[in-house]
Amino acid sequence: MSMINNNVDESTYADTRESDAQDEKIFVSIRLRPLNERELSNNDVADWECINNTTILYKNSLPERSVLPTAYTFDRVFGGDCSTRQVYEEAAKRVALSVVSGINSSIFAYGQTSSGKTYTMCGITEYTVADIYDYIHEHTNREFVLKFSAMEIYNEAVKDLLSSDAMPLRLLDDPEKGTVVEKITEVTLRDWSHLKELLSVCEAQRKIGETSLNETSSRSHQILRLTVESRACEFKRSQNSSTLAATVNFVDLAGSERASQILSAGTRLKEGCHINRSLLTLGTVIRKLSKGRNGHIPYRDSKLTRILQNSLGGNARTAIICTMSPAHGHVEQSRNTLLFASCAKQVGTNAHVNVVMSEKALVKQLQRELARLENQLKNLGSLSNSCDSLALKEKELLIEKMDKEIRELTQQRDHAQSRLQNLIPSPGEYQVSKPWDELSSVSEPEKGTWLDEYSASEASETIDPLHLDVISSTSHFSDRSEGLSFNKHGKQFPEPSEEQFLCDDTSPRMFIEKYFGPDPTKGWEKIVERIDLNNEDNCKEVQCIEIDSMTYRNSETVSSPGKANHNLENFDIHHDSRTLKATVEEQKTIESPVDSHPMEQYPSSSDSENSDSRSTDDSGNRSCGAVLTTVPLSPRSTMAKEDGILSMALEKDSITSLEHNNRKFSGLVSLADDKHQHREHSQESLKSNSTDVKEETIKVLGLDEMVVKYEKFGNDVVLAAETTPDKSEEDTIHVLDGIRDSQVAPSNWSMEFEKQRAEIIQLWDTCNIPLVHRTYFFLVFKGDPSDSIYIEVELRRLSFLKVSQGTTTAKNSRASSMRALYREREMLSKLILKKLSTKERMTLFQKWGVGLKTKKRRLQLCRQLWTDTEDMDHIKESAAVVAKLVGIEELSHVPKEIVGLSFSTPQVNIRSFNWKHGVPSLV
Ligand SMILES: Nc1ncnc2c1ncn2[C@@H]1O[C@H](COP(=O)(O)OP(=O)(O)OP(=O)(O)O)[C@@H](O)[C@H]1O
Repeated sequence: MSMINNNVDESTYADTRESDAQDEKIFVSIRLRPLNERELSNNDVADWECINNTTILYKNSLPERSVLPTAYTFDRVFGGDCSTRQVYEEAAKRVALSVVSGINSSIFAYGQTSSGKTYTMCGITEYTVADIYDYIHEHTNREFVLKFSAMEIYNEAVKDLLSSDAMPLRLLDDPEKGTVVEKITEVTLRDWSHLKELLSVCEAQRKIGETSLNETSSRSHQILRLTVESRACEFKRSQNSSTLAATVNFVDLAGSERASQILSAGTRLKEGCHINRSLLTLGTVIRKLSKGRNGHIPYRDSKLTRILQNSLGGNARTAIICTMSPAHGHVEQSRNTLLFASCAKQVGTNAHVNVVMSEKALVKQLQRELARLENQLKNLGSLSNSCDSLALKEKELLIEKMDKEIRELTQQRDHAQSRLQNLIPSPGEYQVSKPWDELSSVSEPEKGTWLDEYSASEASETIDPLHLDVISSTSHFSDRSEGLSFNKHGKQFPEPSEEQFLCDDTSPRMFIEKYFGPDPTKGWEKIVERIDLNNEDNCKEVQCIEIDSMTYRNSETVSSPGKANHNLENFDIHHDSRTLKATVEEQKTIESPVDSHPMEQYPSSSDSENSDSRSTDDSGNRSCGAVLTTVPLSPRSTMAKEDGILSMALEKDSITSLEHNNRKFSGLVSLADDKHQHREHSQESLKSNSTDVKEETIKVLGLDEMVVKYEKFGNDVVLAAETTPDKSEEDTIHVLDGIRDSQVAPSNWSMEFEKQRAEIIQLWDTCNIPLVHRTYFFLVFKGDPSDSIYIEVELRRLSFLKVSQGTTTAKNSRASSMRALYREREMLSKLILKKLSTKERMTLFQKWGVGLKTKKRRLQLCRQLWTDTEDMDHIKESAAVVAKLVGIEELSHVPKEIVGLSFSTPQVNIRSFNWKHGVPSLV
């Protein structure tokens, strides 16, 4: 066909490239058609004249028109004698052929009815497609695909011109493509003739009606869409090739018309209304765009502007060819067209090349991205693994360090034990240096007298913590043989392991439990139960025990400390619910009638050689004997026992002191040398004390009462000691002095104590240690140098606990301790209600910043306790609150001497004390 144009060359392609980034405007041209036959027959005249390629001039000089402009300038103006070809070449080609470069473009024909829009657009479309094919033929290095679709917008309904289906098409909004016409037919063009066929179909399908101005007036807006896709042939088989894809729209608008002019009615009138309305929207969009992109652009007011949004100031190159009739009779419509054209030429566009990834290329790119992300993930994983490895390594190092420290401690202990073995009497002499397991099988008669037992050589039984279990039952605590009998019944005392060392009764907590009574954290239910029954302070509970003079089985009351002691073997720092339950169960067992206690099976000691002594003291002395049997064992004593050392009862503290301070040896040596004298004196002293104690009733006192009794009793003893001094007493005092001297704190102990206590507080928090334990410890240990061993034990125990909880296998244990701590806070919150008055509660809430009108105030408060490990004031306040709630407040006021926590005792004869669980128990 002659329409194929050879002017498509590389310059066109280059031009589109160069202008890609330019701020272009809509190319606007005017095509003025010649007067048609109707106009000529009506003797109409041409008012418009193209005076050059860009200017059109209004020729009519009538006065009434003088106020209006007479000359209009555009990108190009075409007179009546210009061919469509020329119009294409000069006003449409550059824009239209942008499509082969991947740039969207649109060619509009705008003008009044019968002005030549269809006439012009038919030519433009054909010329463009022809040039595209020509371009394709000239660019064999690329592979092109042309797709064609066609639609019309008739009465605001979108119709597919390549389909016989009359159903209007829906418009969809695509985030990337903008508005798309759903299900529109898109035909891949085989060749030029194929397009001609399709154009014929479109022409046949388009709504055309006869009007007074145009026998074949287009009654719809027509949009012919040609999509050109191309890619370089060299990458044809490559998955990396990309595709250029763009669309050129050929838009033949319906003509603006005046109903009066075309004498329309009925269908034509309706069509005209839709046409004018949509053109009005188009004009509004153009006008607004010409003034800038500020404000709302009513693209969506009509299907036309919605579909062509990208061509109206969007990313498409646009050319508008405005067609006009020069006839005087259409001057108003012509001026409106010129006004529209004037606005349109102000509208900028933002055309750019569309590079479309092929599916394969897209898949390839996605695969690369996936691989990159996978590598990134692997790197992160390896990094994470290395972090885990580091953490594990740190833990291993810590464990290794702890193991080393434990080994060192063990060695020190063994060393001390070894040295101690050299100091204590031989087995034959004092019957006490047998190994523990041997001792357990020693028959009762071998054990000597009560006084012997009290003496240094026989007191090994009292070092047995399990003996404390025995004496917890008041029915037996007066019988010195019970400890041994207990052993006879096969009670085994396994060698303590390292873990036991860290968790056994050498810990301050266990120690406290021995001497202060049951650990509240081990019997919450019991505490609450007690409070429910009696809202008095538990620690001041006084229970009277009537001792049957004939049998020891009739004692009824088991003191709280005894109960706790009985539970020593079941000590568990985590205090989970299982432990609590077990504790309660055990307490029930202890509270059961003594008849069921295994101790009753043991033979009465009345047939022993010491029976006289005991029978004589059935009243007071028996109790006294029991007290002596249960001389409070300091942790140091217990530690010595753990080593299998049978130590002297009186010097048990001293012996243990040896383990961590060699200076104490001198005192022990002195005492050992005078052991016989000491024993004799002890016997006498004991008898003396027994004489003083005549009552048959033993009272287990509350702490306050204990303090009073202690002071009174202690003073009496001191007085007696001062008035009846003897050598053994002096020796004893000498020993104690030696111990006290050895425990003089270094000048910087106070600072060291503060430092270690802070560390312990931190570890308590880390290890979820029960708050009551913390409170006990915090209140009792205030920095006395003699506390150093407890501080150190606590530190090591917690350090070990921290490490062990840090292992992956300790998750359950960790969770359990957290749950226990949570429950403990809940229990404390209940105690707030029970133990504090309303006023006290309110004051407490205010002090701790708990809103008075908030819910669960008590729990809020308890959840704050012991949480700020850095703030010592907070810790003190927390301890005070917990102490108040669980009734251990007075502990802070109890002299340590009374509870056996310190060697800094008054300078009195220690033999003169009647101990029961660390407190004077006999009145
Ligand atoms: N430049 C021109 N030279 C010669 N004839 C023309 C020219 N422009 C249009 N015509 C003729 O004028 C008549 C109307 O043209 P056309 O149908 O293209 O107008 P239109 O603007 O599309 O009208 P409508 O809006 O009503 O569809 C046709 O017979 C057409 O051949």
